[in-house]
Amino acid sequence: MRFDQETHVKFRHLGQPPGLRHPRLWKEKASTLEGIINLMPPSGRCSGINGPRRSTNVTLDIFEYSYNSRGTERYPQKGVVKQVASKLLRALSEKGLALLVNHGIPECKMKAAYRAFDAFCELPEEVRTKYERNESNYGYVKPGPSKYTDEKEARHVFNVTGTGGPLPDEEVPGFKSAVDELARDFKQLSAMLLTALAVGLEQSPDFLMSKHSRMLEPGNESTLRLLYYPPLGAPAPGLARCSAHCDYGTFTLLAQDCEGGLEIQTPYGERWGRVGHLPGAILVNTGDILANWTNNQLPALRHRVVVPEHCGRGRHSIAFFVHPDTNTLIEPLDTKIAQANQEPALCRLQKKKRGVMTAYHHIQRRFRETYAS
Ligand SMILES: O=C(O)CCC(=O)C(=O)O
Ligand SMILES: [Fe+2]
Repeated sequence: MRFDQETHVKFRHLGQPPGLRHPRLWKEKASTLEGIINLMPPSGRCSGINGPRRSTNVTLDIFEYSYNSRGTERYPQKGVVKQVASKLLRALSEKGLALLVNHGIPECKMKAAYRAFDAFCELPEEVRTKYERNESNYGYVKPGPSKYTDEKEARHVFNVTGTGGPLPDEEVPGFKSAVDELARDFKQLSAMLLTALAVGLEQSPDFLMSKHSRMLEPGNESTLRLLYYPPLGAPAPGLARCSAHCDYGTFTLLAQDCEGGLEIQTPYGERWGRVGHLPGAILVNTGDILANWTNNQLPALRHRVVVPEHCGRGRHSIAFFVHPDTNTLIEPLDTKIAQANQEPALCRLQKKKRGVMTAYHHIQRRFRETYAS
């Protein structure tokens, strides 16, 4: 099991030239980020996203979080928030996905978590079973049947939720500190994005933060998820890395290594597009609840991870699922988002019109649909 860094990018750069805090590789590539670029080599070791697939590359909007100048954690500078807000809304309404750089979470923390989870996945099954996912969605899920389709999903998952639970720090020293560091950083970054989203949606700056006041605490379903997809042979019928789905919450932050395989269905079409890899960057994608809040003007992004055609390596990723506090009422806002001028294709589970509900009812229904069989 291993991971390295390579650059496979087709991104559109929005905003100012990157600042000083970018990861090294990002800084090296930054000078070429003008308009649409494609740094994807014609062939290479990480052929999973270069090989001949049905899907094509998607062009993503990159925007800067301006970590250097954001002010304090709770009260980021107004100008920064406004800039992030308009870029984030544009990207999420057009693509359902945005790419964040200069966000302040160092790549070495992701790598420490990838390494810790690698070590956990190498433990004998009976040890891993001690940490199995419980009814509060906390814990380890071994590779097995997909929650979404008839496919078999080849991935290890470890969910860390606000209910708390055991972490395998005895078997894997450093596991807890890797998770704790990331949990704190992802929460902080999410707070900034929630503030920006609220401003972009013409609400008071703390409109969304006040509804997400307990992330990773009891009474809130936000989850930090470590994922490891072991190396596989060629794609086989009925075998997926992660089947197509939309996330349930407000939005998801996703860090990934360079293995590739992540694909998205753009909101206004049925076609699947590949998402490249930009070292150090974090993807932000819309979930069900934000789609609901915005009357589907920020549609939930359908995504999946496919088995690469020629790649014998493993894939690592880390997702931070941001959810509102469970007692939050999810009611569509009146705000009209300028960019959302097309009718987006809806996620299967969003198609039915439903009345007002709380975040708790929403997540319980999604869990029932997901874990029914
Ligand atoms: O591993 C990935 O990149 C995607 C994971 C994912 O979409 C999920 O767990 O909801
Ligand atoms: Fe997902």
